[in-house]
Amino acid sequence: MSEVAKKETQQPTPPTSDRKGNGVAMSQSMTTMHRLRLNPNTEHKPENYEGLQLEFSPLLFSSLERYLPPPMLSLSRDSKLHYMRDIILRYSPEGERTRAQRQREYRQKITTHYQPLHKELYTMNASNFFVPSFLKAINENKEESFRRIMTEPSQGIFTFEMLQPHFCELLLSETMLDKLMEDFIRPISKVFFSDVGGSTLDSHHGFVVEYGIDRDVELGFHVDDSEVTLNVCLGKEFTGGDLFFRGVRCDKHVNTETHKDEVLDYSHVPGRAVLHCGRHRHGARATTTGNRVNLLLWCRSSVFRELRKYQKDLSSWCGECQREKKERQRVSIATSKRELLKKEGKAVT
Ligand SMILES: O=C(O)CCC(=O)C(=O)O
Ligand SMILES: [Fe+2]
Repeated sequence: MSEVAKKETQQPTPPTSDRKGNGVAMSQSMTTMHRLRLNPNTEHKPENYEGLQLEFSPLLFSSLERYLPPPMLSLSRDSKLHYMRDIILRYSPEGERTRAQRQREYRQKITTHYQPLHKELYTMNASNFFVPSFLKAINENKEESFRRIMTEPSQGIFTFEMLQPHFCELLLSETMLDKLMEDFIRPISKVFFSDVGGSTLDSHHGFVVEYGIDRDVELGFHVDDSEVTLNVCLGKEFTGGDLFFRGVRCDKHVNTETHKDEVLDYSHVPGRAVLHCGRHRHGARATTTGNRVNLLLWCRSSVFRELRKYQKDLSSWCGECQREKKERQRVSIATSKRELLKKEGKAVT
């Protein structure tokens, strides 16, 4: 297998708080009391910052709130927001700040001027779009309900019936994805991908890929720039185009060999979804006849990306890190056993 590429488009706004040393000094007018705590107050329940027009993720504010100095915690949400925004801007590189601002303006322009082709897509009357089994599971919102509709052909790759054929047709001409991620993918990812940020997904990059004789034919081996990827086949008729998966890897191990139990080749079916961790190495084989069209939603978590920067130990979700850990444990148990036997004066086997 050739080297794994990282498919990257625009990066999400990187989280910007700086929590080094004894806390971070704040604006000039603030005294030493106004410093961030070294460790978060885990007892404190942060405010919900969703639904506000913010240039940074609401989850970033909620997570930063736990680092506020104790006297600030009882202030109003607006005061805390103002204070934290100030910190984030102070530590955010100039380029990022401008980009966040530009993105906000661009979004605003689209919301004001865009004329939808199919208005019903935006109201998302779920029963018109999703198959009943999927909707039932979402409404019950329980692990057993999600498990009931899922097939797991290889560890960490979940496939399930998702879209009505009519919805696939509408999506082929127009897409709306915010709601899809927030209301439908996040609850599922919280259950199956919480170790890779699945419970804090807060931004996405959505696009449609099309393969066929006059388009791309195949897609090389890669990992996605996402925490969780939703890949739904929208149509049309085709042969070939199997997806192939070869195990989850962190950056350090992205080019290591594949183990037998990590091999999965999967034939996509219109209306069916595949949900996998972005770091699950994969690619798509050649579509040999017809047209294969897929909706891709790369879901990201700014909180997970922030936390990863401070992570020093192994990644619990990487297949190779897990193997290294197991091997170290095996060696250490064997060594202790040998030493014990030596102490007792027994022969070492
Ligand atoms: O062709 C496919 O279904 C997979 C596409 C994909 O993996 C990607 O665009 O990241
Ligand atoms: Fe991909």
